[in-house]
Amino acid sequence: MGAAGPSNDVLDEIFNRTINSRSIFLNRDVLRNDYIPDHILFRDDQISQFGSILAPILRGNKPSNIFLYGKTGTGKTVVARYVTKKLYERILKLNLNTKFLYINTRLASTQYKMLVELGAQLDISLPFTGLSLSEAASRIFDKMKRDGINTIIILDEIDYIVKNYDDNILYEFTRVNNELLNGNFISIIGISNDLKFKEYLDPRVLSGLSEEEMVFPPYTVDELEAILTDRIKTAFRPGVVSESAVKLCASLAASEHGDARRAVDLLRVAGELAEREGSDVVDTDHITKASRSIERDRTYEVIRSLPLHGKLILAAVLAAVLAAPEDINTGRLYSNYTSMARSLGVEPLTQRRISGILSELDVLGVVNAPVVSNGRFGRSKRVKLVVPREVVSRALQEDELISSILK
Ligand SMILES: Nc1ncnc2c1ncn2[C@@H]1O[C@H](COP(=O)(O)OP(=O)(O)OP(=O)(O)O)[C@@H](O)[C@H]1O
Repeated sequence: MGAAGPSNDVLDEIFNRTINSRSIFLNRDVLRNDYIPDHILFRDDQISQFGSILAPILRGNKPSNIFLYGKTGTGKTVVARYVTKKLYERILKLNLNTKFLYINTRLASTQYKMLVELGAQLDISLPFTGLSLSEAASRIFDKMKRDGINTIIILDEIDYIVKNYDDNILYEFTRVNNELLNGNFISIIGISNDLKFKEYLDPRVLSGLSEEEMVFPPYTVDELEAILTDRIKTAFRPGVVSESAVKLCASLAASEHGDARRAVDLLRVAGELAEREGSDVVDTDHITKASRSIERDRTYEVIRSLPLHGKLILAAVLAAVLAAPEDINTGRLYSNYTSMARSLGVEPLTQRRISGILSELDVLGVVNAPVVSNGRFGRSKRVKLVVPREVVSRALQEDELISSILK
């Protein structure tokens, strides 16, 4: 029973410390990603432009469909939610039969699940399987017609559904007209952090969807600092977060592009680390540790969600790094990959496709694969793993098939 004693003591100590110490947080929830702050800073122009485009709703008229573009963490979702929340308060006062529906298409994951979720927000339950997409969409339209509802559908991360499937469902929504809806309307607000997303759309869908477009620029370091300082006032007890921690947090979040999501996430994770350590301040050390931990989690998730051949290529990179860390050329990689694929009974992709996947892994920040000239031998890529090996290996181990070939 010796082992039970100390572990009980440790637990008692942790619990007592939590009970007896004051939390450094005033309200941790304001650091969650879905929190809508009272002040949205530096976005007055976008808020008024978006508000003006949607305002016709208050007279019962259909507003234009809109696309909101901008890199991650530039405030697209928070502005969309803030304006639609304010608008909805007016809609309720005016007793209008207008609804806002919100779907994150990546989280919904398939076009059909997207419709099921939309249906649920309109109080109709669609079966989980068995209907064609157009049948499911018409049940939604019928419900709107029957109840005389106007809807504004916000499709967040809209690029996900289009890149992974097609734009049929968007076509259904843009095609639906007055007559079909008995004079009611559907407007679409699409949100995307991929500026090239439009290239994936069929021109008929594109012209219907992007009647208006708004671009959200990245924040500057100073803007991120102001956003953080404002959020800290409600999130933490006074004096907990040091000024240098705020500065570091803002500059790390601005290192790729001014990303407020990264800034707020860093602050939340740093606060949690500080609290767990029993520290009553959040300092630069906590921000640095938080940054490492978030980066690891991000890499892990990116690798875990790669398709099979992406994982296989990464497994081949890993094997090559272990054999000769300094010299991974595409030739070596391709032969590693081919033998791994064959050992799993999977048909290997062509070298050209592999090269494309390596470029994608480069964009994702997992490998560095610049094209280098080999003189008369032509061009090839020299590949480097730019994330910790152990994170790659851990993420690949999660895939049952891949783990069977990892040593
Ligand atoms: N101008 C701002 N003022 C205050 N907080 C902001 C501002 N812009 C963004 N934030 C905060 O940053 C986080 C990310 O913002 P948001 O979700 O709107 O980004 P996004 O552009 O939609 O990013 P993604 O494309 O990744 O979904 C949220 O916590 C949000 O509250």
